[in-house]
Amino acid sequence: MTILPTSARDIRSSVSRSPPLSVSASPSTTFHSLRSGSGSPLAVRNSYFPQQSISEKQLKPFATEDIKILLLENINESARVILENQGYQVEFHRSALPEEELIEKIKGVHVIGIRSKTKLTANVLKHAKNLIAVGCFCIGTSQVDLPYAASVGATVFNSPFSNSRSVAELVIAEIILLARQLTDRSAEMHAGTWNKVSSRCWEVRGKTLGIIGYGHIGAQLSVLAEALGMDVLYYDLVPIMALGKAKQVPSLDALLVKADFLTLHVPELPETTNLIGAKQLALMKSGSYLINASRGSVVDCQALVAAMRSGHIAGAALDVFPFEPAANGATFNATLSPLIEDLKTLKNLILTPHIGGSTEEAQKAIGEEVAESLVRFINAGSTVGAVNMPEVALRGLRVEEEGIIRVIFVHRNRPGVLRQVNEILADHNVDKQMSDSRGEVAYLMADISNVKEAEIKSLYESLEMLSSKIMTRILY
Ligand SMILES: NC(=O)C1=CN([C@@H]2O[C@H](COP(=O)(O)OP(=O)(O)OC[C@H]3O[C@@H](n4cnc5c(N)ncnc54)[C@H](O)[C@@H]3O)[C@@H](O)[C@H]2O)C=CC1
Ligand SMILES: O=C(O)C(=O)COP(=O)(O)O
Repeated sequence: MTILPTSARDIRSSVSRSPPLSVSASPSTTFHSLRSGSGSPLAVRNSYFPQQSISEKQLKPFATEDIKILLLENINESARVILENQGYQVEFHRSALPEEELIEKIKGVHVIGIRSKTKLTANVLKHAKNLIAVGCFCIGTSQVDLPYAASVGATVFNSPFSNSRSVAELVIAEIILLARQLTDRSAEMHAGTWNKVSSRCWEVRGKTLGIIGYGHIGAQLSVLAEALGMDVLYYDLVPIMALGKAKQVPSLDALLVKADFLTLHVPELPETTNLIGAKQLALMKSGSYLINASRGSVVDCQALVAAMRSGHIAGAALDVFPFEPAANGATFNATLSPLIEDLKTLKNLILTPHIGGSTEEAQKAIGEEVAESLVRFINAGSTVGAVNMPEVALRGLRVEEEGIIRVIFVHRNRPGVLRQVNEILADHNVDKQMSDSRGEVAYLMADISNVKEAEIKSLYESLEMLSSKIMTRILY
């Protein structure tokens, strides 16, 4: 599925180019060579982009083929196909990069694609002088400093629900695994021991599932759990319509005291840090179970270890950890945190390497969704689906017609900027214009007609001179 069918039009620019991305020697790295122009309804011939150094920043036009994209963390092939078909240069890595290497790599790219491991802090982003967009090929975006990214003009996209079902199905599996102590029985059989027990093994039918966070994942899970005959209660900060016979409870404590199985589906936020700690675990029913497939910071692991050792919590499944290695093959042991060795000693504790969203279906869908958002943004300036910028889009893109340009001006949200921009555009015909703000940052997009090629440079320079400017792009 692609929303941007390609045609065979050459969109290469005759103007100067930046050098291609360097090829990493790492065996996990594939360099995807330039493909010749792949015109599409949203293809642009040229665009002015921000550049590495101040001197280069003087109006060096880029063709679509000069867009450099760095994809980390084994992002699905479906994304690479879409991005390469646009002619962009795509560099692909299977794992996350250590911070120093990330900083070096991010200096030269216009777009970076990441999953949950890569931390795009202000310290990293301040080196990303060319960056116009970040694609989070996942749901969570807490790994990116979103306000800082907006303040330097980098628009961040994610995939809000493409892996929700996969997470919900994993949790359903874990509920039954925990209730029947299945991973312990399987481990015993692998070790050569036959241990047929029914003590403290249960059916899940008629048990209560408590869901914290009734968003995309929580709501999917609610439906699946009811199909198994479970009673569903949920707690969320906001009132949310219940699906099926599920019921919202007014407080976290009200959920803790009633749930036989408690599962967390909240984002990583300062307010969700250690949402489940010693106090909350103590409130849970004796013999109940805890599942965390949200973020590692949400559960106090030390407190969980204590509650499981005492037998108060009968089992748990953890898919996420405050300490997660960057790449497959890494050891999961005390070198990451001494707590890991404590966790490994516990019975009926399922540990999985952050695979909630790791299914073929989810990864393919995420790859397509985020890559398509990036293409719409790079080629047409559309911020629809952005998580740190106002959502701005203009219908159509007519820059392939002579004399029509699209101006994108990301700026600080201050009084008087629109007047200044419109003064700069005043000698031309503004076909359409849209502007919106989100906090400190505003995004303006305008299609202008009757612009001579020689005038584009002067328009760009005038916009760049405005003190409110964060980033100017002109597509033509
Ligand atoms: N293990 C994995 O591989 C995956 C993990 N995730 C994690 O799951 C999280 C949830 O995903 P979605 O359901 O798609 O998010 P969502 O945004 O659709 O739903 C989150 C819900 O949590 C609620 N919430 C926020 N703070 C809360 C608080 N302090 N107390 C109670 N409720 C609160 C919100 O109101 C919202 O309804 C993601 O943010 C991500 O961190 C997501 C996908 C895969
Ligand atoms: O979608 C999310 O938020 C996830 O946690 C999945 O992360 P991943 O893409 O597996 O690194």
